[in-house]
Amino acid sequence: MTLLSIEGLGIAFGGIKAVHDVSLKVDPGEIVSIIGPNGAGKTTLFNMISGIYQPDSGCVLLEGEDVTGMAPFRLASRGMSRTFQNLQIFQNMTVLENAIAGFHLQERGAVLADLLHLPSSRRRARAAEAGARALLARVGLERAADREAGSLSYGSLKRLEIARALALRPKVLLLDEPAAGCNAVETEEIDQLIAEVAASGVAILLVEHDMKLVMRISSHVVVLDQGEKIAEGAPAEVSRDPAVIAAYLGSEEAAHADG
Ligand SMILES: Nc1ncnc2c1ncn2[C@@H]1O[C@H](COP(=O)(O)OP(=O)(O)OP(=O)(O)O)[C@@H](O)[C@H]1O
Repeated sequence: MTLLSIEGLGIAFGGIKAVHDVSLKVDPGEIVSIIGPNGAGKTTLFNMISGIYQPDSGCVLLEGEDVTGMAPFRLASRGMSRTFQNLQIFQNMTVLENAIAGFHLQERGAVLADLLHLPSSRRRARAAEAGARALLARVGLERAADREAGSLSYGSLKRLEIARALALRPKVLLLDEPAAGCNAVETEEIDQLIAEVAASGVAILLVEHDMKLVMRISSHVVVLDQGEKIAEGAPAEVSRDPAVIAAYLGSEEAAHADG
């Protein structure tokens, strides 16, 4: 059974189809990338998959179960976790505290125990700290644990966000532009981290503008243009596809015409 299966997803805003009839699949260990020119519908598709938007048509199946439009925290408890294009890091907290926050996202119902300072709450806090330290080691931030998150480089912040998403022990991880704003060295570190997470058996779906990163790490690439899937396949195959080249050139011409 496919881990994550998207079938015929579509949504319109004010009568304009932002995404139309898009299907794709991701299996454990795979890295599937969604690419396309600006406004192609990548973020909208991501928001439908991760329960932020309710699609007008189609469905999202997680391990064969229909989870279409399910709230993000419910999806998280079923194994779907995501990061955001704009970092969702608490800048004034330490790196460790940020990672610990990831563990608390899965503990709905534990609030009363925490308020009452019950032993179960102290045990949970110790377990969350140990888990958070292990995750920081996994993303190469163990030595930055006590630093304020706001003092980290952009690439480290991106890795911290991935660490926090991993605290939910996802079966599928959605990454929204994981290398946006990173320099070449930071991008390579992110690239390596994503490959390692996939190799551990997590299914990865990502939206990314950095074409070099996409071509290096993807097992499969899905290309959107004006809300529709215009091509998919192995990276080398897709980059040669005339429809893909035309879509990117078309968007460049439009940008020049605007400018
Ligand atoms: N909440 C919304 N309300 C109205 N229109 C929207 C909304 N979200 C997206 N759109 C429109 O849907 C289309 C797809 O936008 P989307 O942001 O998904 O594209 P994208 O491929 O992620 O673009 P980019 O690469 O620039 O981030 C665009 O025409 C956009 O203006």
